[in-house]
Amino acid sequence: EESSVLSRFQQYLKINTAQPSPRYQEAADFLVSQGKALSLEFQSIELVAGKPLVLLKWEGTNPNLPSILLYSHTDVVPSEHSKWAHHPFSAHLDSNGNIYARGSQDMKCVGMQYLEAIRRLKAERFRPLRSLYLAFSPDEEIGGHDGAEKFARSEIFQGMNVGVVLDEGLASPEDHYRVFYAERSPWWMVIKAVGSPGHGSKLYDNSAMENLLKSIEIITRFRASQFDLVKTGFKAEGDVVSVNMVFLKAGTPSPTGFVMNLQPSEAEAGFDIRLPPTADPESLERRIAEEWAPSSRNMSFSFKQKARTCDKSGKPILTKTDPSNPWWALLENAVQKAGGKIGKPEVFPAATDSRYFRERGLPAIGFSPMANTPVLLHDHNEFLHKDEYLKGIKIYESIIEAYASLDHQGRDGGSRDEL
Ligand SMILES: CSCC[C@H](NC(C)=O)C(=O)O
Ligand SMILES: [Zn+2]
Ligand SMILES: [Zn+2]
Repeated sequence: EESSVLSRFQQYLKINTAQPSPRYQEAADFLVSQGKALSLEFQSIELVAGKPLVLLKWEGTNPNLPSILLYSHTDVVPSEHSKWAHHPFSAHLDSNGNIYARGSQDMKCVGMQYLEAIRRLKAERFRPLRSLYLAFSPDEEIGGHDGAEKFARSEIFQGMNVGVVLDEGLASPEDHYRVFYAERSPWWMVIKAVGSPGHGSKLYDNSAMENLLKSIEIITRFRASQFDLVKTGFKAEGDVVSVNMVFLKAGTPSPTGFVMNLQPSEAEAGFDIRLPPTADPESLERRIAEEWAPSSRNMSFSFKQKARTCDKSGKPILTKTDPSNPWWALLENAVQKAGGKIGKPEVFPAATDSRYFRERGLPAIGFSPMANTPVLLHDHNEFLHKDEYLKGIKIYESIIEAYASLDHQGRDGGSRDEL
């Protein structure tokens, strides 16, 4: 039994779904075959040609109740094969019990654990009251625009009458699981300085380089002030504004590199900024316009990505963790019942597809049952221990049983009351 459970996980891991050319059809065929083997209803939906989203359904005995969506993405990030101890698509199980593969944590584990939990529940003759859906979606790693974003806005999704979404979380090196009720919004900003060109030997004011450097110094000070709040334990990583410089572009190219005695007339820098849901986006935008890229210093700024932090009525987009959201307590209890521990609710520091469901007013909980595990998503040698994987199946069995049995409406918990 254990070896066939692990071998199904390995089979999924071996499908190379790395961006930028994921083998989506292969993954979809595999997932549909898993759905068929479990007698689930299945569809492969191409909201965008060549990017199938596999939707499986286990109909509840009361299909009028809002359904449960067990969500995962099928794509993975690229990897530098030569820097791994085992090939990232070999799904190698080493003598310590670790399974090495790109996607072993992020997040093929979760997708397969949902299926294995359903296999166990079916074997125990469990009958869900609510309908359960499993969605395996493309393109999360590149923003989810052709995946979750279109799906959450589709008629198909509307017809599913979803009441709650489970999506990915992060591994935890401690013995408790991490659980997420919100996420920071990515703002990818480019600032540009212009200035007079001049001889490399000349000292003068307002060169493009000088203007850009002043901005970088100011941004670096802001970064340090936010990081200090984390270092001193006043705030969690997801509760501060992070800003990291991700590129610098300046200089006059020459066949041998760059012209060394010419001060350029333009210079650019790119920043990955993340705003917690409680941040005031207008005040940050003012700070950018007045301090980070002021036109008075010949600076301008633009955004490559600028996700919303609030809904249309100005409320932060988050899932409630108080008793008004029955799904939250149900998850905590179900995990405990299966022998797991849950940490304090957190804001996910990066972006997940949950934002598209939360934007629609639905509660979405970020949870990947991986305790005692280093956080290796997007890293070399991503792995998951087989016992953590197997334990996670039992955890989902307990959660799915509790969720599918909730007999009242259970529509609360989103950041808005109604869709
Ligand atoms: C803007 S979509 C990019 C999504 C990606 N998610 C993760 C988890 O790395 C990120 O936060 O950068
Ligand atoms: Zn992921
Ligand atoms: Zn990822």
